[in-house]
Amino acid sequence: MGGRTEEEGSVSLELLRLKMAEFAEERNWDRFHSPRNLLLALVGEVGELSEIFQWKGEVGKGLPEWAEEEKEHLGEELSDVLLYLVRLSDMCGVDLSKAALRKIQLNALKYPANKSKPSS
Ligand SMILES: Nc1ccn([C@H]2C[C@H](O)[C@@H](COP(=O)(O)OP(=O)(O)OP(=O)(O)O)O2)c(=O)n1
Repeated sequence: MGGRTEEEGSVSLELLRLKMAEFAEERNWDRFHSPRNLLLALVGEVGELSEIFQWKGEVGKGLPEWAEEEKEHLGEELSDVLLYLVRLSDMCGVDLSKAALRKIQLNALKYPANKSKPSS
């Protein structure tokens, strides 16, 4: 009870990509999932995510003060953003896993670890 399924423990961007493709195909929504439409949907969901934090002031890491329902809502909006991002990447022909790993490498080159330590 309340345990994680295998799928939850091994979720990948590729799995999410496949599930979004299946979701769209089953509803004949491929025609709506153009890059521009998906980008606008993504931005809309980022707005909904921002609303959750709006006017609250700074919140502690882990959100210790938040009710379970608020955290559940947060999880839903974070997921909407992720799912539209995955679908947008797919519809643009971008391999997001590969692109993200490459970007992390580029970030490390741009910001070398020994030069980024806060000075005392
Ligand atoms: N044309 C669509 C519409 C929805 N979705 C999927 C992706 C998102 O995960 C979620 C978004 O659904 P809603 O537009 O209903 O947005 P919310 O779930 O945020 O509902 P609401 O805006 O009422 O809070 O559904 C999709 O793939 N393609």
